[in-house]
Amino acid sequence: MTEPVVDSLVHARGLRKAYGEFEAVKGIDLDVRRGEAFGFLGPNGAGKSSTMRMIGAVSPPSGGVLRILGMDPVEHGPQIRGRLGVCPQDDTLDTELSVRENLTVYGRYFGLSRAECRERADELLDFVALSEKANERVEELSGGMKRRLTIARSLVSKPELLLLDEPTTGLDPQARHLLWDKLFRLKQSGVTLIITTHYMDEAEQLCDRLVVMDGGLIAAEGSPAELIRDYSTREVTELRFGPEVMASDHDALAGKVADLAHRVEVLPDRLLLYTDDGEKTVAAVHARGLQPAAVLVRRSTLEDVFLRLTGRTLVD
Ligand SMILES: Nc1ncnc2c1ncn2[C@@H]1O[C@H](COP(=O)(O)OP(=O)(O)OP(=O)(O)O)[C@@H](O)[C@H]1O
Repeated sequence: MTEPVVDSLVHARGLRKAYGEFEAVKGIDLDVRRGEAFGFLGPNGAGKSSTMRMIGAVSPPSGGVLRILGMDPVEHGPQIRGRLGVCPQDDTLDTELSVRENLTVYGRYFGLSRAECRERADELLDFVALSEKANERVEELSGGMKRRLTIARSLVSKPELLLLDEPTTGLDPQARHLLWDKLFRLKQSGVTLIITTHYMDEAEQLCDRLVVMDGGLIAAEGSPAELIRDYSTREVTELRFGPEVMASDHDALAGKVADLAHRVEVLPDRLLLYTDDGEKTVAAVHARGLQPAAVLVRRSTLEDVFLRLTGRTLVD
């Protein structure tokens, strides 16, 4: 058996999770290094949350090796959970209590004195920009504020490893950016982050390294830049045609431009041409006599990586 990588906070080999007959995680290998932001990117049902629950030591693996902070989660669950921060997918705040009380009550669970709880709560409310809301009831908060409070609560015990399951799902863009800023600062302060997301922009913004998960397996692993370099081209040219062109015509159109690109993807509403020089590609498309209604040249993203690896878009 491979020895855990030095200073690997999470080490998994052949990790599996089955619910009855159904295998949600089918044997994955990973190492999360101290101080990094590590992401699980994949669509709904990929097995991200199942993996997170195993890493959170609340769901025993069905097979394989898993070490969290160097410990076996089945033997040392309480010790591991005491050193982790967990921010679950759904907010589990106490709506009866005030914003500050949600933090102080949690501090008591971790054995802090009343004075320590108050001090820690004020520090964390300041960090997540909720000091002004300290005495309000949780139900008065917006979705973004609730998420920030949930993150603050997961930090009460000063964890060295923070697990965030889809931290920004359902939030508006402004709230997402504010949260990313907080997570970025946490990482800078030395906290190791593990994040699941189905937003490729979130994975690109936050993660130093990530795995692309699909159907319970890891399809690829690397930094966002490495994944894009290895699985896509520098640029993508998107061609959209007018209403007179049926989706069924897209295959024929793709055939006319196939030799202009490393790869052509046919989506219901557009064609994607993968080349390193979008401007040249547009000129070549026009030279072929094709007249798309709209043309967009953009850089490749993790969405393109996912499409290449699975043949599907993340939001399918
Ligand atoms: N407790 C459970 N019992 C039975 N099946 C489960 C259970 N938890 C998850 N599953 C199934 O396992 C698969 C993976 O689910 P999981 O929640 O890990 O995926 P995910 O990538 O986190 O997706 P999502 O973004 O929807 O949370 C899904 O098909 C799901 O229905």
